Amino acid sequence: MLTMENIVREGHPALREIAEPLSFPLSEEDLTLANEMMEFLENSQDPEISEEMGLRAGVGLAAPQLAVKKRMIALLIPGEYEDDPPELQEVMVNPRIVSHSVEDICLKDGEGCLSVDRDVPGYVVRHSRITLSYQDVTGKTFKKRFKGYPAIVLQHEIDHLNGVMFYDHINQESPMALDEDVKILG
Ligand SMILES: CC(C)(C)[C@H](NC(=O)Nc1cc(F)cc(F)c1)C(=O)N(CC(=O)NO)CC1CCCC1
Ligand SMILES: [Zn+2]
Repeated sequence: MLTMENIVREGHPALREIAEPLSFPLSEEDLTLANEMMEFLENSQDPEISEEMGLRAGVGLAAPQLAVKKRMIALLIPGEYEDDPPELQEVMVNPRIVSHSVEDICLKDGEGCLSVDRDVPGYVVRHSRITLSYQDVTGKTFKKRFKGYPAIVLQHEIDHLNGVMFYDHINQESPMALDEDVKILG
């Protein structure tokens, strides 16, 4: 069972390295990793468990945040209402953005990170729509399009596989500066 202690924080080298692709069939160890990453996100979004374990409510997690330099990410994006099914619940292996919109997007309140224990204000500009190629834990390949909040979470997690932190995208001179054609997501 993963806890916040398993999540490495900024300064740990794993967060600044390129993660390695996984080959199939996945090892028992990699399958266990996939299950534990998804279980962490589920626990972190459960009011009782997250309270008991002191977890930050997470929507995404990348293997390098567990000091595992492998190209695996887990996503758990809640539906709009309490009893809705999740908008996205997936463990993706070897995810790759194959194409993206010209249009950019950013979250109104900027971004945070499970590996960053401080507020870093500023707009994080990302592609508003992406086409993603990835494999599931069985090795089956998918190609899907994502837009809006799921696209933002996916880009944040894929950045972790390439040693990129959200604040690398913030304009240091003027963190709140935005080109007029960037869509702001409430
Ligand atoms: C850093 C943290 C604030 C914990 C952030 N959670 C989040 O944005 N809130 C949230 C939103 C929901 F819709 C439902 C819910 F349960 C929690 C998060 O998990 N991440 C993931 C991360 O750090 N991955 O490495 C940061 C987000 C910033 C933009 C995309 C992901
Ligand atoms: Zn993060």
